[in-house]
Amino acid sequence: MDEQTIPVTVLSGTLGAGKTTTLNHILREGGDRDLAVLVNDMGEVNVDADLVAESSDISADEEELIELSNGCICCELRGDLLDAISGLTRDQEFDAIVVESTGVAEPLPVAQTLTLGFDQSDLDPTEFYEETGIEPLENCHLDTTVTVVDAHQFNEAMQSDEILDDDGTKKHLGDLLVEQVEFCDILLLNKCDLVDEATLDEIEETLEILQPRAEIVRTTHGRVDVDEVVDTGRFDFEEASQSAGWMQELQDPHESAEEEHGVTSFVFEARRPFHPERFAELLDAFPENVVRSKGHFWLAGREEMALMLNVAGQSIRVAPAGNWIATLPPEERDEQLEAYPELEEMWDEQWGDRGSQLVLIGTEIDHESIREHLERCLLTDEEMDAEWETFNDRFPTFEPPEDADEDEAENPERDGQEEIGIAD
Ligand SMILES: Nc1nc2c(ncn2[C@@H]2O[C@H](COP(=O)(O)OP(=O)(O)OP(=O)(O)O)[C@@H](O)[C@H]2O)c(=O)[nH]1
Repeated sequence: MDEQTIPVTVLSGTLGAGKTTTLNHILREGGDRDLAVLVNDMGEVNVDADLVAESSDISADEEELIELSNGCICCELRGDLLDAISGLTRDQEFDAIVVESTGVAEPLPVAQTLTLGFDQSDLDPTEFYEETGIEPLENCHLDTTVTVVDAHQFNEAMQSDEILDDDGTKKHLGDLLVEQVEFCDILLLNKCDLVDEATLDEIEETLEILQPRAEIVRTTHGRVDVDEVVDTGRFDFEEASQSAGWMQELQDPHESAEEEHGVTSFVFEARRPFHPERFAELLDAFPENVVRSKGHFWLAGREEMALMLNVAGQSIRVAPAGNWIATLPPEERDEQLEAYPELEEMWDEQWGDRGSQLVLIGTEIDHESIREHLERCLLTDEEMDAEWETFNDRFPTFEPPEDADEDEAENPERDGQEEIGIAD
């Protein structure tokens, strides 16, 4: 990354968390920095852009403020986002650019668009440039991703079954909140004036376990030290996309020690498949205090493909997680085994790599009881000898991707992630 290029900060956060308030604070307190801002609103009228223009001396007339409305920069406006930044920086020098996402935007695709557009990613951007028709922008770099969390609404949002609409894509509020927390460099725990100290401590514990890498700063009315969020050099795509607590936990499974407010995590592992009926029943009545669960699992009768469980608050999604290595032709399988010694270690003579590994994160969760419940969903000895195809299976079915590699290169995290709630 060229340090001379313009640093770009992206502000994310659910509706009303305080993004515009924070942006205005940055503009007011930014000192002699020459800042440009880009505001994305979903509605036809760009309310946030008007608010920014009203309460700062920045203006759309002087082209320091770009409004992107009628769409979302994490979906169909990805090309427009880069076009706008390109337009902004063509004739004018800025010290930094701040992008305010909509409340329904996921930070990962926005960051991906920017790192590709700024030619700051290891991914091959050729297809991306062809698709968007834009030229790589060499004068900017993605510098900091900030997620603003509403302390006052946090617990309620995690438990909410509210469904939001992001340009036709339905998202659970809790799910979106978790995605925003899991992908960022710095978390602003905002609206601290509305919440007591003990609740703040508890939320902070949850945030730390969901996102161990990000710095957490408590704010009121978005009043953060501008140096913490602008031109910080914090962003790294690889690190950011690997930093979620559940990923760290899978890479290094351990029982986390209980903190004051009882937020803990653990990993459940099994080498037998889940019974589809019993596992679906368990998900229907999933313990409410599990705020996050993610990982792959083996469902009896699905010997081709691993499935991915994605629980965030009240949202429970199941998606394909790719074919088991055991299904590959012998030559390819051996290549994989050679490349990954840990795979060789866990390889089962009969079932290969099939098995389940799930991370569970929650407040005052009873590890032993949850473990027992999960174990009861595994096939019994008798069921292991039965015809697995006869089990009642109401999990969704998935077609194998035509070219898994290509799909993955395009969007590693959301590969095949349709909104599939089996429990709602
Ligand atoms: N009490 C209190 N109110 C706040 C704080 N931060 C923001 N607000 C208020 O919360 C409301 C929403 O703030 P915004 O900054 O517009 O939130 P946003 O995230 O930009 O909202 P959207 O653009 O709709 O997604 C406004 O009325 C703010 O004045 C805070 O720390 N404490």
